[in-house]
Formats: sequence, structure tokens, C-alpha cells
Amino acid sequence: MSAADPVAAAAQPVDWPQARARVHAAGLAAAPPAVAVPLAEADGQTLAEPLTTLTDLPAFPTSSVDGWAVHGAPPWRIVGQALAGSVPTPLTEDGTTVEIATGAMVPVGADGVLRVEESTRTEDGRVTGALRPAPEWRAPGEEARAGEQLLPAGVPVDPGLIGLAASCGYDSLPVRRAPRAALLVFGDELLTSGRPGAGRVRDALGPAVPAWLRRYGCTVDPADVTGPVADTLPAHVAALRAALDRADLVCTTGGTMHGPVDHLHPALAEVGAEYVVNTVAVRPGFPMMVARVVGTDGRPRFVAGLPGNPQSAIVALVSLVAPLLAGLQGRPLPTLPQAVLAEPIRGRGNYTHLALVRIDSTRGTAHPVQHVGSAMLRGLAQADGFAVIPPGRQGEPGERVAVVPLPLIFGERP
Ligand SMILES: Nc1nc2c(c(=O)[nH]1)N[C@H]1C(S)=C(S)[C@@H](COP(=O)(O)OP(=O)(O)OC[C@H]3O[C@@H](n4cnc5c(N)ncnc54)[C@H](O)[C@@H]3O)O[C@H]1N2
Ligand code: MOO
Repeated sequence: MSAADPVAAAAQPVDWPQARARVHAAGLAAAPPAVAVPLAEADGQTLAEPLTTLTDLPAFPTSSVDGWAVHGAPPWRIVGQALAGSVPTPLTEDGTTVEIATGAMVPVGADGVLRVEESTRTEDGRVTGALRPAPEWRAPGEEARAGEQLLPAGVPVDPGLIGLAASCGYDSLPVRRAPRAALLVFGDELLTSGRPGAGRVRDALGPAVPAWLRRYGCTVDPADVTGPVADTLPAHVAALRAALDRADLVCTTGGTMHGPVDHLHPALAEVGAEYVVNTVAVRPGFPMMVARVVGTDGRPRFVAGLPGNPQSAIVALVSLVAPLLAGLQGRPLPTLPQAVLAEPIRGRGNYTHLALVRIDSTRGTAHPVQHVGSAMLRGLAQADGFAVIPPGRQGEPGERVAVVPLPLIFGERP
């Protein structure tokens, strides 16, 4: 092996927390510039600048009830109407009122708004009743003052944020667009349909990884999922080049080791990739890696090598791909929730152990699941995430540990 041989560089696994921080920083450094997108297209993108309100919220004194805006002492003579959507004539004369609708601007000079159901009419058609002590309108700025920061940069744009942005005057938002990902599946032994047998297994990652990636906020076009790629170096290099032309992130599955038909590392060398992280001190999934490839346009792209064992591939997704994508979207490194272990979990020596668990969200406890071999997916399909058992430790019942969540929607698993 020469010093330039990427296999030689593979030697030292990086600590799991350090690997996460390193790929996140690499993603952040390569985050594309902000673009303005219409509100209706912003869901799932990432806010690139803090959201500050463009006006006071509310922007004008707003009646919160249907009733009467009054000036002076009762009874009040009706002098007009204030409907939502316009600027009402000021109330200047004592003993006058305008009928007002919920959401209408309260006229200048109003002392109060009387609810319609708490008002009566005098014989001569005037309005009377007792005002409640608390005002029945929303004061300008009671929710926020013009220029006030409502949310920081780096938060995901979701329907709640979109509604808030509309309410404070935005037509478009500065966002970092969702990264585009591609997937290359390596492994001649893989079947893409039918039942496994006779030495051949079903490709479990080609259908599943794009779905996981979309849940991390990526765009994955079905045309960008390729596989199985033939187990030759030229086929790997060609597939990698084609995918790098289209995608910000190319995930690969399998071939992360150095077996006779594992061509990932030599293919990375051919395309001029440099490792960000090459092998991580974590079990399962230690051969996971992330490399950067600078395109002819000068823009960096990333390759994430997920190990072929199916559970290990998902460990690599939650361990490295999630922080990398957070960085590429200008989001902070995801903080990990915690849970209390309900049962012991063995340690894995000098490696961090990521152990599949179900979370009981009412009790805040983490429960190990069965069928968790790195080649198995049965445990994963019932789990909410992975409990993190640090190197040199055992997970003891009652101990509070970090949990890396799978990107599931809260409450999605029964
Ligand atoms: N001599 C050693 N061999 C292996 C070691 C080791 O330390 N020394 N580590 C094992 C570990 S750990 C892992 S993880 C795997 C990683 O291997 P690769 O990333 O090179 O993956 P492959 O060899 O291509 O496949 C491994 C395994 O996974 C199955 N596979 C692959 N792709 C898929 C897929 N899309 N869907 C379903 N199953 C898939 C494949 O058939 C193999 O059984 O290396 C170990 N070896
Ligand atoms: O680390 Mo391997 O991923 O144990 O299966």
C-alpha cells in the first residue's frame, strides 16, 4: 500500500461523538447559499435567516368580539359600522357607537367594545350595556413588536412556521433548499424482486434508504436510486461519477470493507474523494464513512458509505448522514434526547454501542428489542431509535442514556 492508498488511511476508527461533529462541520462548511422561496413551497426547507416580524403583531388594534365599539357613557347612538378589512372612521362624539365585527380594526377614540350578547337596545334604538373591565380587543404588538426575532436561523420550516411568517407579512422566506440525494446499491448477490434463497438475498436497502433520507429532509428522485451496481471497479466509478453529477449527497450501501469485490474505497480514490471520516468506533456499523468530492464547478459533494449489513447501514444513517444533512441545511448538530434504561444493555469494549430500543414515552424509559443482529431488520422495524452506550461502559437499568432517534413521526409507531 502506498501512502496515498485510501485503504491505508482507513486504519483508525474515529470516536462516535467526534465523527458526528466532524461530518456536521463539513456539511455546514459546504451548505449552499440561501434562496428565497414562496411560502407555499417552503415546507421542509430550512430557515436561512432569523424570522423577525415585519410589523407589530397584531398590526392594528383588533376587535376580538362581535359587538359595539363605544365612545363616552351609555346609551350610545349608532353612527356606523366597522367591518373587518378596512380603516374605520374615528369615534369623536360622546355617546356614539359603531357596530364592529371580530377582526375589524377598532376605531380611534373607542373606549371599549361591548359584546353583542351583553348589549340591549333602548326604546329609541340606542345601544346600552356594561363594558367588561378587560379590553375586548388585541393591542398592537401584544404578540410581537415589529423587528422582534421570533425564530432563529437553522430551524426547519414547517406548517407552524409558514403560518407565522404569513401572519407577520412574508411572501417568501430565505431558505436553504433540501439537499438532493442519490443512492447506489452495491452487491451482485442482491435480488430486487421475489423471494430470497440459493445464496441470494433481497435488496432491503434500495427501497428503504431513500424513504429514510426523505425523512431527513432530502429530495430523492426515484431515478437517482441505482442498483445493484455490478461488482467491478469500472462500474462503481461510472455509477459514482454519474450520481455525483446530480446529487449533493451520494449514499452507497455495501462494499465498505476490503473484500475481493468491495470496490468502494478504490472507486473513491478514482474520483478524487477525501475522507471526512473513515470508520467509526461504533458497533454495529463501524466501516461507515463519509468523503468529500469537490466538483469541477468547485462545489463540494459528499459520499456516505453505509455498510452492507442492513441494520449497520441504518446505524450509519443515524450516526453520520443525519448530522451531515443537518450541516448541509444550515441546521445545528441534532441534540440527542435521553431516556432511562429499563433493562441492562451490554457494552462493546472500546466501541460505542448503538442498541435498538423502544421508547415508552409516558414513562420516559428505553426498552431493548429482540432480533438486533447487524444483518437483521426485525428489531429495527419495531424500534424508535438506538440507546447510546459509551465505550468502556455497560448500560445499567435505571441509568439515563442518550438516544439517537430514528426519523419517525412522533406517535407513528403504535
Ligand atoms: N474480515 C472481516 N470481514 C468483515 C468484517 C470485519 O471486521 N472483518 N466486518 C463485518 C462488518 S461489521 C460489516 S458491517 C460488513 C460490512 O461489509 P460491506 O459494507 O463491505 O458490505 P458487503 O460485504 O457488501 O455486505 C455485507 C452483508 O450485507 C448484505 N447486504 C449488502 N447489501 C445489502 C442490501 N442492499 N440489502 C440486504 N443485504 C445486503 C450482504 O449480502 C452481506 O451479507 O462486513 C463484515 N465483514
Ligand atoms: O459493524 Mo458490522 O456493521 O457489525 O455489522
